Amino acid sequence: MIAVDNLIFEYPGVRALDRASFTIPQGRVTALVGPNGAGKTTLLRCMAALEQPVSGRIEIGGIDVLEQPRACHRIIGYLSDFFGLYQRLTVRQCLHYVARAQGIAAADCPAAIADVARSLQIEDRLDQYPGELSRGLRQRLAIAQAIIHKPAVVLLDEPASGLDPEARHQLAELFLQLQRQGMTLVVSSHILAELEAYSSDMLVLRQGRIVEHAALNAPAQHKPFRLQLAAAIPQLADILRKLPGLELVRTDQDRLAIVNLESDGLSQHRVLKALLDAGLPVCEFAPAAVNLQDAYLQTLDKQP
Ligand SMILES: Nc1ncnc2c1ncn2[C@@H]1O[C@H](COP(=O)(O)OP(=O)(O)OP(=O)(O)O)[C@@H](O)[C@H]1O
Repeated sequence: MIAVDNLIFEYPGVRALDRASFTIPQGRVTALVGPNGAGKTTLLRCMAALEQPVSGRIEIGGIDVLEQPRACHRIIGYLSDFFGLYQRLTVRQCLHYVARAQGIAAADCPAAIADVARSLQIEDRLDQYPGELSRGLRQRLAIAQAIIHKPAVVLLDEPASGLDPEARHQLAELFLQLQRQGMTLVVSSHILAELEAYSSDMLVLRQGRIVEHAALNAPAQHKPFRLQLAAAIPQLADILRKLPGLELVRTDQDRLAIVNLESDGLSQHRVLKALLDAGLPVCEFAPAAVNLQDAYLQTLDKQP
């Protein structure tokens, strides 16, 4: 659905994207993460056909974004990190304006507005002005504007900033609902715990380069397990590498290890028995929660 190839973008004196390449299949929700200044906003703006890179290619839904930016705008929805709203229009008028600009027929606008207002839970605000809304409600209006034309791809730059925990939870539910409708989402945020609630993949940018692109919840033939020992065993990693039925992910201080196991109970029993037979003083052996924060921190560990 999205293919980015060798993208280079430069501001005067700053290379913001450095040969970024990746592909995202349809229906995925990709968390775009990275430190401040990594290039996340620049990448999203290039994908939304709002910036012209120095070189490279971007294809979204079969459309060459750089050659056909207007066609691209029809099939994507984009929420900027600093968005503006029309202060003199009511919420309903804001949505109507955007709907018409996106090519929705006038007769179809009331239904489209009702539909998106229900999804964002702003149905009771349609006759208010943006200036009368709280920050969170304005954010929801901006998201409603971005998706009113039911785009195939939605690009969201820090969509949850300023939202309270309940609104964030509702936003996560909305993203999952959009995914179920077949949309492909790319969402940048610094709040990893929030991205985790709905992301299927993680794309890590650092200094303009893609340093990791991983599935977060790949179909689980393998399950990460956490192994804790009552006492440190030197060469724990070497011992684990030699045991059958497990794949070592990492060890910590010769007392803790994360290993991947087959997901069926019998295989897990065999591995536990092998660990005990090898003389390891196992005191904990349980499924490990590998969360987005862990995965992100691991990618930073890997970098020079
Ligand atoms: N208009 C601009 N002019 C010059 N340099 C810019 C401009 N916008 C961004 N940059 C630089 O480009 C690099 C990438 O910035 P970008 O905003 O894309 O990063 P980001 O990952 O979105 O950061 P943050 O997490 O802080 O929002 C940074 O070094 C930034 O200083």
